[in-house]
Amino acid sequence: MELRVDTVSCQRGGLVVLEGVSFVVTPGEAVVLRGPNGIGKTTLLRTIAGLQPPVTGTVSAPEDAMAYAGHADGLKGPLSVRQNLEFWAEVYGQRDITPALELYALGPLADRQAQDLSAGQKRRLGLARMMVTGRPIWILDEPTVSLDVANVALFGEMIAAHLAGGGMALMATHIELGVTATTLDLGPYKAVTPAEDMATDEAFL
Ligand SMILES: Nc1ncnc2c1ncn2[C@@H]1O[C@H](COP(=O)(O)OP(=O)(O)OP(=O)(O)O)[C@@H](O)[C@H]1O
Repeated sequence: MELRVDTVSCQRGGLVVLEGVSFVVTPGEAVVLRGPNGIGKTTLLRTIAGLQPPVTGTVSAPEDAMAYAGHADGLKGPLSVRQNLEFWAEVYGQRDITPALELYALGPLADRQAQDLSAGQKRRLGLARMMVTGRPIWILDEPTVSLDVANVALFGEMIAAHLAGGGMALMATHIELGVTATTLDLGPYKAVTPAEDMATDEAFL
């Protein structure tokens, strides 16, 4: 079981942003993507998660091993916290949402509609969703946005627990999580033709 990214080039808006990215994530390992705004972290994560095809190269992982959490929270506003987690648990064939409720301190909020949560609480629910997928490879794009210091620490603990259980994490984040991680600087993979000056409307559509 591993995630293998082999000479992947990826595009946004029809233009290649990163070229020849290769790395492997093994059980118990976290890899953090680093690079300045706009270099292509989100684009690469979406490509690895299978939301868009690579231009060249391959992404290999066991079937149904990955769970992705992007910028959009993916929550159902009218459903309660509990119902959101139950929904995702059912989608991923899991049953018990109790550990996720407990680990993210969502118990007191369990019956509140997701749309009535604060931004940070929504983010916590979005991360709890990763737990109930039961999937070993977590792909996380800026997972700590809107989290306060205490919840960033909580998130770090949750990632550490996931890794200790043999899970893997691939994340784009600008902040220090307090988790032992391999850092991958995307600077050397920046495509020769920068995308900044050539925006189109088709990105992510
Ligand atoms: N509509 C578009 N058409 C073409 N290129 C675009 C479009 N929208 C964004 N881009 C460019 O695609 C590149 C990759 O963007 P991406 O969001 O993957 O970068 P990022 O490293 O995740 O950025 P950030 O750290 O700001 O979240 C950027 O240079 C961006 O300007």
